[in-house]
Amino acid sequence: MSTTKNAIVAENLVRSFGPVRAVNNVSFEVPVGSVVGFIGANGAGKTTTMRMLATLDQPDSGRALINGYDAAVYPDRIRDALGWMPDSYGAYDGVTIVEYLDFYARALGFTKADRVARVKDVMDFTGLTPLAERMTNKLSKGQGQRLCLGRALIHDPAVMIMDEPAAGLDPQARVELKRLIRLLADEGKTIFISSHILAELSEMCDSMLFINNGEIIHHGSAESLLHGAGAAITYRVQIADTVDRIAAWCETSPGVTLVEEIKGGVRLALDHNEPSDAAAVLRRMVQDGLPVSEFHREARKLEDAFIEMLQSPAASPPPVPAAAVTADA
Ligand SMILES: Nc1ncnc2c1ncn2[C@@H]1O[C@H](COP(=O)(O)OP(=O)(O)OP(=O)(O)O)[C@@H](O)[C@H]1O
Repeated sequence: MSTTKNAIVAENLVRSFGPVRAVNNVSFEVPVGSVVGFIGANGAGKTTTMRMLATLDQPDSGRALINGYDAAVYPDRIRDALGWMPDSYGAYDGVTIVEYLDFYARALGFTKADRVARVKDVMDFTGLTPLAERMTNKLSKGQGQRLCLGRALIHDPAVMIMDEPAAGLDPQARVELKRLIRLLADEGKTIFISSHILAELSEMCDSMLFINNGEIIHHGSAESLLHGAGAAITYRVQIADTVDRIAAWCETSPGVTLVEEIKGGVRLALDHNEPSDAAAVLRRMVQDGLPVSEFHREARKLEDAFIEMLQSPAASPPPVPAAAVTADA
């Protein structure tokens, strides 16, 4: 058994489906009480990894541990400790919200007053109490996600694994979901949450894991991604003249690279990024008679940094050794 300072540990997880290596030697740790985001494009391997952590699938090799217990060896212990929120949930004809939650509470072994209390607690927490008698197949996407969250919370698990909970939600429902996740984190729960939208997770996570083609390509804070090696710093220059003029100036100016033309100006990169270097470039522009109306350093966007990282050589797809290919699941 591994140390329990980490609520979730992935150790060299591998999972293939036919020729597709969905998860390729993935290792990471999620400390107890932290909120960790799991970011990757469609098909990157998020759901496959999460399903192995949640005891719903078995790795070809490697181990998934929850609170120190190997998911393949102690699935029952893990299910007691874990709340799993899948990316979609099954609704049933003729079943109300309260009946649905009550069914899951029974399945989890809650009886009588305990069961009523647990169902009431999760309905209150998720704001579903006013909708208690609403049919589960007549819910909006946001209401359905709250029901799915409520279902995952019935046994008050210490660890939550949430697969793209915000997918398809409108902005208001996203804000509400973020608020609920923050409340769960404040209670001390460990939360591992996936998304393919970086901005969605960057505000609420302590750190983020980036997966691409089944491999972890970065683990750190949003800031560490922004300030990673090779981070490109760009300047936005607006000009009270035709864009051609400044574009031509960039082409002939040493230490200045034209990144792209934009409406009314250019984005450019400098070989050196000390404030004095930027000031020298601006001075030269003015001396050369360019009517510069705006010159400022651009904040690097998270999405840009992520895309740059995906395009780096380290993020290229792994080869699949023929011997490691397993049958389709
Ligand atoms: N049961 C399966 N059978 C065959 N291939 C699968 C199976 N499950 C996943 N895959 C493949 O494994 C890869 C990873 O899929 P996975 O669902 O883990 O990605 P994801 O990051 O969760 O994507 P999304 O954001 O679209 O949900 C994909 O290429 C997918 O087609």
